[in-house]
Amino acid sequence: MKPRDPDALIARAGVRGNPDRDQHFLVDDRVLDRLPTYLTDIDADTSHVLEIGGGTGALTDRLLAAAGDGGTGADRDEGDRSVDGGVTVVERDPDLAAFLREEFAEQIDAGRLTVIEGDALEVALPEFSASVSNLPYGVSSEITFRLLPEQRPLVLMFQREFAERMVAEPGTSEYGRLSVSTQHYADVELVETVPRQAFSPQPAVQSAVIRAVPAEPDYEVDDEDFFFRFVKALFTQRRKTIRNGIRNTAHISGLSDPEAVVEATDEAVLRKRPDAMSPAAFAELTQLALTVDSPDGSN
Ligand SMILES: C[S@@+](CC[C@H](N)C(=O)[O-])C[C@H]1O[C@@H](n2cnc3c(N)ncnc32)[C@H](O)[C@@H]1O
Repeated sequence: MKPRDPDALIARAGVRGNPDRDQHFLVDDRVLDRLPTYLTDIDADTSHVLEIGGGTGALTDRLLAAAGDGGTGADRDEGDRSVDGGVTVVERDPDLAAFLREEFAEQIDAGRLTVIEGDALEVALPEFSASVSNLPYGVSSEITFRLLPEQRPLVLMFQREFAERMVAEPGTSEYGRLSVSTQHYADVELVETVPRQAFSPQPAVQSAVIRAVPAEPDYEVDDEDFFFRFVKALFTQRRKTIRNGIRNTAHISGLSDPEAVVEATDEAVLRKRPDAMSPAAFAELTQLALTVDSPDGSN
């Protein structure tokens, strides 16, 4: 079946995207058509696709075409938000959620689509096998770190600069805390950049699509919370050496005896700056810190 026309959907919804509510609707058919293929290209399980921020449903429509056949949903317990096969879309704007329910009434009745009206940061998310979303940029980071620990393939649209920081390698100016925390959960690649003209209304900056495939890191950390806190702390002192970073940021990392950690660490590591440290090098430093200190987790 021919996909729904994005401009016609916007006209039928009778809305204009409101940038203050992170509403930039995709209107470029080629981009819309490509997004699900970033999942199917890797043979990802598309039986239960989660979309955050449905808008007027142009992407929802493509995801329904790509997602599993689904059951009737009739035997679902009340309050059970799982989908038997199909798409779940979360949309915060009540008018858009109402439009999605009307526009896709047939698919909802067939148990292939569930519309959850609410804030993606607060609602209970259903079980999902993969997510494809053109994220609300104002909360893209928070949403991403809700999705990444679920260990499912993700195809997500971000502001380009943010996407570049997610995939950045050590030794580059984009590499930072966001790169380490993203790559802790997944192998990530930037699969396409998207011009402003692909959206209505146009955002101020370019966008980019990331594909994240869940992967175990090639290192171990015994205390993940401390690992993330330590990395965050050290990157607040991006231009300082690791030696000074450890000393200056105990109020963030929670280290009670930073000097003991400095003493136990190799001189070659202490001389580095955070952007030269691979995720595995941060993990090694974390493990060392945990053996000589008992970081306070209250920060
Ligand atoms: C960038 S638009 C994408 C819309 C549509 N998927 C498309 O590609 O055209 C983001 C959508 O997320 C919705 N939104 C904004 N903040 C949200 C939140 N916290 N939770 C759920 N949806 C949100 C907006 O109303 C908007 O419809």
